[in-house]
Amino acid sequence: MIQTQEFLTKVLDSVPDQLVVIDALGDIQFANKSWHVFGDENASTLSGDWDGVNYLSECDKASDMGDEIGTRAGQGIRSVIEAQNHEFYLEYPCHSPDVKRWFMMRVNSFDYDDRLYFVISHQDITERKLTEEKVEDLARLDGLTGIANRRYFEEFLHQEWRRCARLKKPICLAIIDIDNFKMLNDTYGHQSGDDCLISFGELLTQYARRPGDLCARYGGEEFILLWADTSLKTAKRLVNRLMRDISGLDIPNPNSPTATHVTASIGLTEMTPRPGTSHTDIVSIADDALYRAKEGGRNQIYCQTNRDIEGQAS
Ligand SMILES: Nc1nc2c(ncn2[C@@H]2O[C@H](COP(=O)(O)OP(=O)(O)OP(=O)(O)O)[C@@H](O)[C@H]2O)c(=O)[nH]1
Repeated sequence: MIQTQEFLTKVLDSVPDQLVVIDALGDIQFANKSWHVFGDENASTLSGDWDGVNYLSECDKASDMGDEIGTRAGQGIRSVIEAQNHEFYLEYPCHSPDVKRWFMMRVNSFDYDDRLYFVISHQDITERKLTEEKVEDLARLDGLTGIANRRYFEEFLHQEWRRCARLKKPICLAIIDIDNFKMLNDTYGHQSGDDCLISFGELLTQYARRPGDLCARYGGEEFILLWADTSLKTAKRLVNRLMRDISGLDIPNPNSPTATHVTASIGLTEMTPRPGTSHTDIVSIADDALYRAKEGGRNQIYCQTNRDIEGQAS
């Protein structure tokens, strides 16, 4: 069996993972070739001549600059050095402005000559992460329109509801339902119906530009616009503009009893999350408002808040 140092170094240099060995103080004792190549490509402070470099100090420096990965890496390595954990691993993003990349860091220990050493390896897991991202996108997007689906909307609403509860800010929700859509399908066929839904998806995307906004397909010909931390006054302005834009799409629906082009009815509401209220309430109120818009003759906005409902009840 070949076991010369030169042979073993060549073995370690041929491994694509970046490997570095530190002692219990964090001082680097060894780094393989991939380590240097990666460091050089990324202008890392840990690249080049590693002699005299302390890995833990580098993590602490990154942590002091607000790098959360540096904090977690430092804590994880120390937990193995202090024998609180047998091993540690961390998946972390390392994106450049042009390329998305992720790595998995692993820390394991071994003893040699009565001293403990720690192998820190970094493996490129970009391909797996990109596949996971694609799967996540597929699970949260509507297949026809490419906007968020109902499942994702519910997750998003829950998250924004909690955020607005903390901030004591209002959330506005609009449910948009295409009028006499069945007539469009019956007149021009299912493909034209699909094209109309795609146009609605594209239009609604323009109304959800901030991180707390979302447009989603809620069901067949029903869509949602959610605006977190937004007043009813702003939301009213937005839905009024949306009604004009829908009319501007000018999609023919000649047999519709409402108009000769495609129109929509909108139920709009605003709620500020308070104890005793839930994120499902805002959907129920908007849904009720939509029902009233349909009952009122379609092609209109009906706005209703929980204050109106409380007012009616008293
Ligand atoms: N082309 C197409 N049609 C769909 C899709 N999803 C649902 N639909 C159709 O949408 C129609 C909805 O009909 P209704 O619920 O009666 O609503 P409507 O005709 O818009 O009437 P109102 O909403 O009351 O104005 C049904 O005919 C569904 O088959 C879809 O993905 N593509």
